[in-house]
Amino acid sequence: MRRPKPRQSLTRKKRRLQEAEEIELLDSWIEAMKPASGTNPLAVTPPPPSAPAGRLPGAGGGFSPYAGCKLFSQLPISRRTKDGLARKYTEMSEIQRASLPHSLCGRDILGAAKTGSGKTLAFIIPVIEKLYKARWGPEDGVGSIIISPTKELAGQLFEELKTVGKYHTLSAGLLVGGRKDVDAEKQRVNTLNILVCTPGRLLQHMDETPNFDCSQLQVLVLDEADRILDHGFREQVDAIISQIPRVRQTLLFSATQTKSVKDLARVSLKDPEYISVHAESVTATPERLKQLAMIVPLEQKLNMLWSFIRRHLKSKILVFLSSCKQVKFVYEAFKKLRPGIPLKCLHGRMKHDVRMAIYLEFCQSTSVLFSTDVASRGLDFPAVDWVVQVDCPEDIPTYIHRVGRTARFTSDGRSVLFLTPSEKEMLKKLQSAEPKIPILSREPRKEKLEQISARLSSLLVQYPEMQQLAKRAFVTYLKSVHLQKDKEVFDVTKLPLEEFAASLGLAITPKIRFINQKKKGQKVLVEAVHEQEDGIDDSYKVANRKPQSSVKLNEEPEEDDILLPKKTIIDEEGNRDAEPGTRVLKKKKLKINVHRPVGTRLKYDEEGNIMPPLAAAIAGPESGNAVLRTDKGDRHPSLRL
Ligand SMILES: Nc1ncnc2c1ncn2[C@@H]1O[C@H](COP(=O)(O)OP(=O)(O)OP(=O)(O)O)[C@@H](O)[C@H]1O
Repeated sequence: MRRPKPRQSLTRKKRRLQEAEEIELLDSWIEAMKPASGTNPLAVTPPPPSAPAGRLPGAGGGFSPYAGCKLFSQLPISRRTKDGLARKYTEMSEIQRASLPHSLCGRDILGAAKTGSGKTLAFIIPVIEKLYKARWGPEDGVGSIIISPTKELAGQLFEELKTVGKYHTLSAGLLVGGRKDVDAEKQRVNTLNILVCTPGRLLQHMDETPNFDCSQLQVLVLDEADRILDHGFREQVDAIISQIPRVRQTLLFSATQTKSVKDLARVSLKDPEYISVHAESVTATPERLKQLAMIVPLEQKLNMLWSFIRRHLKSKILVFLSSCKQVKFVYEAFKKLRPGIPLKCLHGRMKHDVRMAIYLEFCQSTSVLFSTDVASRGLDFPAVDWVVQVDCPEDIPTYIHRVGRTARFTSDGRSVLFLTPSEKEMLKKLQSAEPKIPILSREPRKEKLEQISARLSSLLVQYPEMQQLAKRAFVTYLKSVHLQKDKEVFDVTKLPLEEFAASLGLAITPKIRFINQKKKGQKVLVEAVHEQEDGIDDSYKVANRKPQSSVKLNEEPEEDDILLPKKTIIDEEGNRDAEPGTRVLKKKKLKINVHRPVGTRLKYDEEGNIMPPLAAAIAGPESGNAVLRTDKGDRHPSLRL
C-alpha cells in the first residue's frame, strides 16, 4: 500500500492548483474588463444597471466596467495581494483607479498625479500581480526592477512592497549604497525577483556581479521618472536600459511627468497609456496645501527661519536649504541656540545608515528637519505641518516636489517660500505657472523677527569649528546661486555679501576667488572649484576614472584646503553644490595612491551622479554594492513578499 503523501506536499499541490485556477480566472476577468486604450476609467461612466450581468463590455463597450470600481477588493487581483493591501488600504485613490485597469492588462503607463496621491501603489500592485500570474519563483531571477532617485525613497518603496506583497512568495531586495557586506549582496542578487534600487547600485551589479541576469525582466518601473531621466542619471539609465529586454512592461510615474518624446524613447515605451488624473485640476499642487511666499533679504533669512521655528514649536517642519554645507551650519548653529524643539539634518554626504535613521526618526517625531533636495521627492513623511523653503528652488518642478512633502493624500499642509529681493521673478513664474500654483505673497511681520546674528557671532567665537562651517555655508550658497541655470531668478552679483556673511556670524567676509563678475564696481570673487559632495557614499565607477588620491575615509574632504580639478559638481541628488574656491589657508599634502588601478571609468555616487575622481578615493576600496537592508527585519534576502 502506498504511503500517504505527507500532508505538506498535498497541501502544496492543492495550493498550486488553487493558484492556477485563480490565475486563470484573473486573466479572463482582466481580458473581459480591459478598458479601451486611451480611456481614463475615472472619466468613463459606470455600466448602466441594465447591463447584462456577468460579461461586462470591455474595450469599445462605451463604458468602463472599472468605472464603478473604487475598492481594491473589487479589482481583478490575487487574493494574496488583496490581503496584503487590506492591512492598510480599502479605497483606491484617483491615480490608482485610473491606471490599474490599464497596467493590470500589461500596458505601458506614463502616470502623472499630484504629490501624495498614491502613485506608489499604482506601480507596486501591477509589479506583484504580473510576477504572480507568471508563476515567478526565486529560481526565475529578476522579474521586476523599480528604480528610485534616492536611497531614502528606495527604502520607502521597499517597505510598501513588503506590505502589499506580504502573502506572496516572491523574493525582493533593496539595492542601495552605504552597506558593507557587498559580497553577500553579489551572492544573492540573482535569487531576487524584485529589485528596488538606485541607478548607480543597479548598474554596478550589471557590470560587476557574475551571472547577474535581467534577460527575463517583465516589468521596469521608474519612480520620479522625470528626475531619473534627467541629466543627473543619464549615463546610468542609458547603460541600464541597454542591458534589459526591450520587450517588457514599463511604468513611469511622477508628479511632474516628463513628456519629452526623446526621454520616453530612451526607455522604449510601447504605446503607453498617458494617465494624468489631475490634468484638469486647476492647481499643480495638493488642494489642501496653503502656500505662502515672503520677500526676505538674504541677511535676514536666518533671523526669519529662527523666528518661524520659535513660533511653531509644536509643528513638524521640513526646512529646505540649497547645499549640504548650509544644512550642516544651520543645524549645528540652531542646535546650540536651543530653539525648544528637536532638530535633525539630512543631506547626501551623510553615511547611509545615518541618513536612513534620520529619515525614520523624522517620520516618527515632531521636530525640525533641515535638508537638501535629497528629501524633496517622493518621501512620505507622515503629517508634516510645514515645508519651509529658506533657499529658492532651482525650478518649478523642484518647488512642487518640495511642498509636496506636506498635504499628502487627504492631509492638510502649509508651505512658506523665502525669496530674496533679487529672486522676485520666481514668484511671478510660480504664480503664472500652468497648472496654477496658488501661492500668496505675504509681508514678513518684522515685529516678530528675532535677531540672532549677534548670538551667532558669539557662537563662532566660542566654537572655532563653527567658523569653518559658517564660511563653507557662505561660499557654497553663493556657488549654488552662481551655478543656477535660471539667470532671471538667480544673480549672485545682486547679493549683499558682507551683510550675508555677518548674518552667519562671520566677522570677516570670506575671500573667494574671482569669477569675472563685476558687481557695480566691486568684484565678486567666486571660483568654480568643485568638490565631491558625497564623499563617503558608496560609489560606482562607470567610465574614465582618473588616478585617485587617497583621503581618509569617513572624513569630509576639507574643500578649502584641496585644490581640485575644476569640475561641475552635482551632489548626490543632482543639486549643484559646488565649493567655490577659497583662499587656500594651509596646504594639505594629498597622498596619491599609486597602487590604485587607473581605470577607464567615471565614478558615480549612489543616486547615479557623476563623482569627480577624488571621491573615488574617499569612498575607499570597500565602496560598491550595498547588500540588502541591514535592518534586522530585512536581513534575509528571500523576503516573504
Ligand atoms: N488608496 C489609498 N488609501 C489610503 N491612503 C493611501 C492610498 N494610497 C496611498 N495612500 C497613502 O498616501 C500617502 C502618499 O502615497 P504615495 O507616497 O504613494 O504618494 P505619491 O503620489 O507617490 O507622492 P509623491 O509624488 O510625493 O511621490 C502614503 O502615506 C500612502 O500610504
